Amino acid sequence: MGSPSAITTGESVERRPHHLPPRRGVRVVGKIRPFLDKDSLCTVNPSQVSVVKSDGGHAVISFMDHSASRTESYKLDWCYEQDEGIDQIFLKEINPLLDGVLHGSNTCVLGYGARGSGKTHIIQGSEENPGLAPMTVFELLSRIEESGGSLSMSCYEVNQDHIYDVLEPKEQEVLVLEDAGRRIQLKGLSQAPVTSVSDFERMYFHGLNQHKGPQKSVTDAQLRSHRGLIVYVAAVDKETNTSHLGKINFIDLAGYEDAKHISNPKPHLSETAKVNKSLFQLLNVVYALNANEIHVPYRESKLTRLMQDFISKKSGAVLITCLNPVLCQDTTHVVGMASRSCQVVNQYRYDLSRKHKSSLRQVLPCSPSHGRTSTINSSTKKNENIPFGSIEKKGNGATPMTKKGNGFTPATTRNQYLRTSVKKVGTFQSGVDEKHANDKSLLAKGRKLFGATSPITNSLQDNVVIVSEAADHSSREEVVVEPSLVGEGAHVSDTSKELELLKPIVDAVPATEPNSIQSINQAVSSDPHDDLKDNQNLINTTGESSPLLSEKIREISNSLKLLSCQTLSINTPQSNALFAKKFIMDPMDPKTPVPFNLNLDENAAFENMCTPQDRLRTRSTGLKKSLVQECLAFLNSANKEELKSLKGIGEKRASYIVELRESDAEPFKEVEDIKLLGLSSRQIGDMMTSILETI
Ligand SMILES: Nc1ncnc2c1ncn2[C@@H]1O[C@H](COP(=O)(O)OP(=O)(O)OP(=O)(O)O)[C@@H](O)[C@H]1O
Repeated sequence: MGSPSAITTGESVERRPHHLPPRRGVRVVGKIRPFLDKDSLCTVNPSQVSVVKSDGGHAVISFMDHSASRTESYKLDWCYEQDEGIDQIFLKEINPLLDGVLHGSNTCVLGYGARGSGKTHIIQGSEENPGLAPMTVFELLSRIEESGGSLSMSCYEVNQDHIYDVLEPKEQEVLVLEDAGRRIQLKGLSQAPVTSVSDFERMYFHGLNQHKGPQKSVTDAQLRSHRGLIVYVAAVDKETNTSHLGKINFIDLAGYEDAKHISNPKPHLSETAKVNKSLFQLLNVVYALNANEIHVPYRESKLTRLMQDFISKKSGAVLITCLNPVLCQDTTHVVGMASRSCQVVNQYRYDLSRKHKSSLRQVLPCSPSHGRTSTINSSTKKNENIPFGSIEKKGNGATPMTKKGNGFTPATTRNQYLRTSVKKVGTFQSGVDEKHANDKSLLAKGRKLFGATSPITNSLQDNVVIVSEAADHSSREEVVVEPSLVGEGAHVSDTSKELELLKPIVDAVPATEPNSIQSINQAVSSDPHDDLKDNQNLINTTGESSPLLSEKIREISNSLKLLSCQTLSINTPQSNALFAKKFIMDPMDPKTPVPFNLNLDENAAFENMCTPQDRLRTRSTGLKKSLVQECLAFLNSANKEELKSLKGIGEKRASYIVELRESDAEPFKEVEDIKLLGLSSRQIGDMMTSILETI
């Protein structure tokens, strides 16, 4: 072996054979653990998980809860079933990454799941049944034996946002630093050469098992941390006579466990909360990468900072979501988060050409609400007609989310497409026409309540414009799902979120408010199908839904555009101030903070600097941000009694918050942290409204 002329070091750059499609940031696959004896202790029927795989390369996992006559389905990039072994995962998911690693790429394999779902079994395994990490090392050893090169490894543990070396345990934690080239350096993490399989097994199994053995004791079970193995590969490319340094990181993440149902003793509550928070942060990074977002929140925790070196938009990393074969809340949470992060929706398109009128190729966005979407019934090819996403109620008294009986005409197919483009799981979704009607009705309500130029009204207007544009496209023969309409369309999802949040706020406005608030309240809270009825009337008068509807919407949006051209001000009367106090922006959608309390001079400068819409948007962002900050400050400082006075906070949650503060003086730094309390977005909105009412 001649000495190589150049050395290239690990970059998270994809190097795949040309015949394979480019990989996305992080591939999200599922693995269902085989049924174990301990699962039979579970009261629910074990045969309730089912997987439907499509030729298009994705899988829908459905959990059937017979007792509640309910099915929940989640879509992932792929799923390995109970009878599929680790070797199959290795061949299909890991082996294709190794070429890249040997050519200087960095990548990562993450084992994610609820507690006891088989993460360690898959990532680490045992000497008798090696997991993915040992299999990879064996494969790399044999490859570099042929081509030349060397291997070394590091093991680390991430505990409570501190990283520790496992091979050479020491007091000081490992520091995550960035060098001049903005590459991550792990200061204090030892590296040991790996020259043989036995070398590796000795260090890996015995090193790791000091912390976590196959047979975990009760005490060990309480120690919850993320454990990682980094394999460094220095390989020589004989063709170019260059040497490459690539890395692959295997992380056995700590298991997710719902803090509310925790069986652990109290001292472990905050540990659980921290583990859950770090998992949430990691999943946010995966989501941002797969959604191709500009900002990837690597800096949220030590774990995500460390990961910055290994996962990027083209790293081809794999997140293996380990699933228990029985339905439980933790499993559905985990698979929901994974489904949300995989963003498969952006990969597909709907072909609505005449040739394929009845063929809806793909349904569904991974909804931000844990990846659930509503069921869509259509006659499609085998495996593509997936009753997907869904909380699908069956049996007596159950109300399906989709409306049946109208057939699945091309028009509804088109609408179905539109619905999936703009919808958001929750109150405001039930078909595009209903959506139009809802939007229109909310728009009218918003205008009455807040004035035509309020931020909310503007947002609603934007939404209507989008729907209108989409309706226009639908009249063409082929409609392609544009990222701007789905998933990446922050515009759309923001508005949908606002719509969702608007309803409780409109409901919450007291009847003593001026104008038509009472009638608005009636309109919002009376018959949930009223909006739909309005819309159906609209459709029935012509017999044709889309053209008239889109015209109407365009008309409304044009009038609103005209209105919004006027100079806007949100420093208006008391009643609007009351609204401002009540209005809470989507708590899950943090925006760049802008000082809202501008003095007069600043205000004048600000007025000159951009369009009225920009100013309004910026101001409302500042307002929302400062209201959110008020709420967080309240949660970080209020006493137990004050906390209990909030909507959704009882004795248990209040004690939990107080307890969180013992380990971290300010546990709620951003709205996402409130999720640690186990509240839904809606409940968080309600709770924040009640905080604003008290301050
Ligand atoms: N594919 C599998 N085949 C056979 N047994 C399995 C499989 N996956 C997991 N198990 C068994 O299930 C139990 C729990 O697995 P494991 O320790 O890997 O879970 P975990 O998700 O790492 O748990 P924790 O979150 O507590 O770290 C172990 O006894 C393991 O042997």
